[in-house]
Amino acid sequence: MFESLKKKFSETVGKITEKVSSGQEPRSEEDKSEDRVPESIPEGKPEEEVRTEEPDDTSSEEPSPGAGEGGSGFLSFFREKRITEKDVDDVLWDLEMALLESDVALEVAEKITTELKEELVGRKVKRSTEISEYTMEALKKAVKDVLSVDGVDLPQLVEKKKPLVIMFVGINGTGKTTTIAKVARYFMKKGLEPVIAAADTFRAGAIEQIGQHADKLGVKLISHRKGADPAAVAFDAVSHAKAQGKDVVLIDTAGRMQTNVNLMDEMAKIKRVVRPDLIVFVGDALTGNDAIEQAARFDEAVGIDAVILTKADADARGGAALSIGYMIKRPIIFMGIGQGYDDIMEFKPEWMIEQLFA
Ligand SMILES: Nc1nc2c(ncn2[C@@H]2O[C@H](COP(=O)(O)OP(=O)(O)OP(=O)(O)O)[C@@H](O)[C@H]2O)c(=O)[nH]1
Repeated sequence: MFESLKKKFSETVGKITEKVSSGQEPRSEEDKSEDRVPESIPEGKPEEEVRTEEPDDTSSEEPSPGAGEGGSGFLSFFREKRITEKDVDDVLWDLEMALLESDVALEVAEKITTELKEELVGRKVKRSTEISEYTMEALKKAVKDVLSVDGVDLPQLVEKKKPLVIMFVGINGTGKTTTIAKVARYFMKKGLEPVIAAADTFRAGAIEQIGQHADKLGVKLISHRKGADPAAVAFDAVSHAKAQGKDVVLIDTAGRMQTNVNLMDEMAKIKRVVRPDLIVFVGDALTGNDAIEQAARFDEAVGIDAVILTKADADARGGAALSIGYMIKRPIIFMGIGQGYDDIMEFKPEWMIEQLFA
C-alpha cells in the first residue's frame, strides 16, 4: 500500500541528508559567515591547505565551537552546519513533482514542501544521522498536519443517536455497495443491529446486488421496485428501524456521474426526507484526484460529513488518501482494504504515517 509515496519520502530524506552533509554545493558569503567553517574539504587534503584557500575575510571570523580543538575542519563542518535554502530547494522541487505524479493534490504537495522547508532551513545540524532524523521528523509532521482533519467520532455518534442514519453517496464503480455491506458488518461486530435501504433504484441490478450482501450478512433490507422514489425507500427504512429498535440505517444511493443534475436532486431529496445524521462520500482511492473532484461535487450538492476510500489495498500511489481530507476539509473515517466483508479499517492519521515511514 502507498509504495510510491513511501519511496519518494524515503528518497527525499536521503537526498537532503546527502546534500547537507556533503557540502558539495557552493555556499553564499552570508551562509559562510553564519557557519564560520570551511565549506568543503577535498578528501585527503590537510586542513591548513584548505584554510589558505579561504578568502581573506574569513580569517577574521571566530572559530566555530569545536574548531581548533584539534579536530579537523571536516568535523567542525558537521558541528556547525546550518541548513540553507540551497541545500533543500532542488530536493523539495523534486519532491513536489514526485508527489504530483503520485496523484497528491497540488495544494497538498505545496503545503508539505513549504512546511518541510520552514522546518529545515536555518536549522543547525551536527551529524548526517541527525540530518536524516530531523528531516524524517519534519516530513512526518508535515504529512500529519495534512492528514489531521477534525470531524466525525463514529462510536460517539452511535451512542448518542438511535437509529443513526447514514447516507452513502458516490459514483458507480467505486465499491459503494460492498462498502455498505462492510460497514454493516462493522456495526454488527460491535453488537449493533443495522438495516440497509436499497435506495439506488436507478441502476439495473443494484437492488439485487445489495440484497445479496444483506442476505449473506443476515441484515434486514428495505427495498421497493426498480425506478421507485429513492427517498421513499430511505424513509421506509428509517421508519422500520424506529419501529423495530434497530441501531443504524445504512442508505445505498444511486451513483451516476457527479455532474448529473438529476442525481444531485435525488440526493438532495433523500436528505430532505430522512435528515441523515451522516452523509458519507465513498470514493475509489485508485482514481486519485478524480475522487477529490467527485467528493467536492457531492459536497456542494448535499454537504458531506466524511469520506470512505475504497481499494486502498491496491493503491500504490496513495495520493487520494493523503490529499482528500485536507482538500475537502472532511475526515476519512474508513478505508477499504480488500474484497471481504472484514476488509475495512477505521482510518487514523497515525496509521497512515506508519505506512508511509515504517
Ligand atoms: N481490492 C478491493 N476491492 C474492492 C474494495 N471495495 C470494493 N471492491 C471491489 O470493487 C468492485 C466493485 O464494488 P461494488 O461494491 O460492486 O461497487 P459498485 O458497483 O461501484 O457499487 P455501486 O456504487 O452501487 O455502483 C467489486 O469487485 C468489489 O469487490 C476494496 O476495498 N478493495
